[in-house]
Amino acid sequence: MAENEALERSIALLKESLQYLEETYEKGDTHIFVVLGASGDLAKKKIYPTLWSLYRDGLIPKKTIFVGYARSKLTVHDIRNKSEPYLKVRDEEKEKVNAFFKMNHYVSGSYDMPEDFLQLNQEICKYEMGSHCNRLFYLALPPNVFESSTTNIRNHCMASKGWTRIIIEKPFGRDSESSTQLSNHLNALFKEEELYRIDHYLGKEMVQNLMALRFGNRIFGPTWNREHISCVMVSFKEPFGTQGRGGYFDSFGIVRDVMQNHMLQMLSLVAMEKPVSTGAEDIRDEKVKVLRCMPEVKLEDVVLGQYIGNPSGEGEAKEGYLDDPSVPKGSTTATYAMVTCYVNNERWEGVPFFLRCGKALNERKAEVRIQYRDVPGDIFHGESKRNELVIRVQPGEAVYVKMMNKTPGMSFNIEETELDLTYGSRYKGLVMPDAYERLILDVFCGSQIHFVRSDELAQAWRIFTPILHKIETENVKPVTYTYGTRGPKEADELCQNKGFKFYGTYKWVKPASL
Ligand SMILES: NC(=O)C1=CN([C@@H]2O[C@H](COP(=O)(O)OP(=O)(O)OC[C@H]3O[C@@H](n4cnc5c(N)ncnc54)[C@H](OP(=O)(O)O)[C@@H]3O)[C@@H](O)[C@H]2O)C=CC1
Ligand SMILES: O=C1O[C@H](COP(=O)(O)O)[C@@H](O)[C@H](O)[C@H]1O
Repeated sequence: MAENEALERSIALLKESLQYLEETYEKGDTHIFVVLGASGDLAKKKIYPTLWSLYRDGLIPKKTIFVGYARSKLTVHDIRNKSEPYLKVRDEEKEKVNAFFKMNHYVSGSYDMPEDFLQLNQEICKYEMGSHCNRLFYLALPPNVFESSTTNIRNHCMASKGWTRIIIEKPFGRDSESSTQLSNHLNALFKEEELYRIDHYLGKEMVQNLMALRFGNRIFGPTWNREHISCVMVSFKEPFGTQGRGGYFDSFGIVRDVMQNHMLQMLSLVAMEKPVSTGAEDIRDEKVKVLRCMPEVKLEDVVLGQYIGNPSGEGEAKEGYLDDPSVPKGSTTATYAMVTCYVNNERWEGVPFFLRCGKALNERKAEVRIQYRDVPGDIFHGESKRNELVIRVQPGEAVYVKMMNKTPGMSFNIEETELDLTYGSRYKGLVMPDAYERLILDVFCGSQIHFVRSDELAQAWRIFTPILHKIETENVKPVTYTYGTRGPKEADELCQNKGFKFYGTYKWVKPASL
């Protein structure tokens, strides 16, 4: 199937399922999408490109107007120049990009001045036509202005003829206390159904697929428990360092940056019980129950690492974390972490869930690996290796089961092989929508399935806050690992001591078509 054809097919499918959109087209509602922090990095790299893609594919209501807001004195032309390198535009779409930017406006103002938000409101009102006008505010802002900007939205910019939805990006605080303070603040201003806390991992195809795999199949359910599963490993690996973002990164560290949010979200989707329905509240109720069964992480269950330069590496690889000029001298912030978590309920008690994440590693990879127990009463002279079900989130989406098979031919030996659902082969030419596209579309549609509820957030911080504070107050030093490697050997030792088995014998034969 040609690439374009595949893309069109997936768009058509999306449109079919979006009854909401058809309704809004009919009613002719106006939607105003406000990007606060329009001059920033997130806006140019993610938000504007996402809005463009949704606009291009006809996935947002026709009468949607985009209003950028930031302190800098900019024009729509400037916003276009900044974001254009990140827009995916085919040659024949040049005119459409012009049309997209014609739907854009820009207001300059500060985040704490009520009069500036009054001006923003006036600007928004200019474009609101028809009896229903809805407003979406995307906070692509640093956390120090979350409170003032949301207060000003509440006081001066709420929709008077429709709904208002607020989309917030992490960090949602830096520990339980600051997160509770932010939640209390937001809850005093908005209803929970008006708040969309983004965790962009929840917008990834394979993360969304976890529920389909688990609850849409008969084969996995009966073994999805402590009787059969030895351990679960959730991995996030990046092959690059802080790339000049050291200032931001250093004040958060890898645990706050990806583990407490993205990785814990994946864990809860793997561990949760079957929800009553696919409704947002039913799913989020089950995720919260998992988190409530998790004890706080203990220091003995943690390995922290920080990368050092590789003298024989190239370019950035030569530089260690501490060589980044934006990183404070002598910083002990971890760029790698492996944590063992437990879910103390009937299904999972005693099963270690390893969360491991790191920057400047040997590859880019995010995956969930379910490792099964040894085959009891093995008649193959100890040759049987453990089964693994791997959900490869990125890159190269795939679901594969590592399994034993008779060596084909005269031999009666067994060998490791796989049942392999590689998306690149099975769904040829399919272009996967970006996580942000799905999530912003969800906000238009009012679907909160893939957004973080405040009680979920509070539980996530409860699990990690004590260890984060301990690391900081006791100045726990990370071990070092070299840029471009698999990370600290101590991490392998920790998971092997807790029962993870690595054989080093499995070889995947990549299909020629990939
Ligand atoms: N459809 C597809 O796309 C498929 C792709 N493959 C690819 O084949 C390759 C091998 O498959 P994979 O399932 O990873 O199997 P492996 O047996 O190679 O690795 C299994 C796990 O062990 C870890 N590991 C590697 N080295 C060690 C070590 N020295 N000590 C402890 N743990 C270790 C790996 O982590 P770490 O990440 O740190 O290396 C991984 O989590 C992968 O690149 C995989 O993506 C396989 C099947 C299907
Ligand atoms: O939230 C974050 O995620 C990115 C990784 O996202 P991905 O979609 O590219 O996997 C990470 O680089 C960043 O440090 C973190 O803040």
